[in-house]
Amino acid sequence: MAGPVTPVVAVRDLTKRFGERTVLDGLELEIGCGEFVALLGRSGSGKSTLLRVLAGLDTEIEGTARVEGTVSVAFQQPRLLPWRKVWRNVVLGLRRDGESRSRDRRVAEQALEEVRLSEHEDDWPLTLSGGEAQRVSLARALVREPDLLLLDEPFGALDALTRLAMHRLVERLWRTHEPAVLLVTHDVDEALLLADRVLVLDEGCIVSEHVLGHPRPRTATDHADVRSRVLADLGVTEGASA
Ligand SMILES: Nc1ncnc2c1ncn2[C@@H]1O[C@H](COP(=O)(O)OP(=O)(O)OP(=O)(O)O)[C@@H](O)[C@H]1O
Repeated sequence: MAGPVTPVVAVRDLTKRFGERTVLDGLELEIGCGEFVALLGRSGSGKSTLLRVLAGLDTEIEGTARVEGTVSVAFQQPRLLPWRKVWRNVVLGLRRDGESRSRDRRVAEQALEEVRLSEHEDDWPLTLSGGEAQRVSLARALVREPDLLLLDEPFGALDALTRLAMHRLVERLWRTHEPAVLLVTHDVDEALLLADRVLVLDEGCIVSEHVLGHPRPRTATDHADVRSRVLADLGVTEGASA
């Protein structure tokens, strides 16, 4: 009989303060292997702070934030190094003990093929469009074969059409690589389209959870009831934009 499955993320009673200000306040969170979770919350509610803690970038916390395995992060800005060609940006975070340049190159080629950017391998980052640069950032996150992929508003700066294409790409990459994903977004429809579970963060805690499950793919009008409830949790009157 299979034993209990260890969650990829186990956060218990997590409190994060900046001076007098308590941003996360006894937060509890669990994310299972391969689960796709979206995190919504008002500006300043602590979403990025939580991601930074999970990424190990901020360790001054109370409580525990345990992550099993490898973590990769993709931010709203792709953060590519302009003096490295695209393919060398992709392999930037890889451990290099004994790895040859030709092997790095092969790994980068495969990842760039997955994000449909093969023809840009030898380009400089500054020659890429915003969507292309973001795809390089995703390729860079994936070559680490993460157990947990943290996405901090990765599509926020993109135009609507590119964003739609990125949704399809992320869903495909998620199915292929099966990492657990925690996606921070301001876009309720994006959350409903992609996630298995949508969480709302407010006052330093997860105040609501909406389980969407399957099937996928979804359309914007699926889960209209959940959409209304999430908007209400965010304090947004329907009809106004989220
Ligand atoms: N290094 C820091 N020092 C002091 N305060 C900070 C620091 N980082 C974040 N904060 C504060 O913590 C709060 C939460 O910030 P955070 O960036 O996590 O919010 P967010 O939910 O991601 O917001 P947004 O949706 O606008 O990106 C904010 O009030 C912010 O000013």
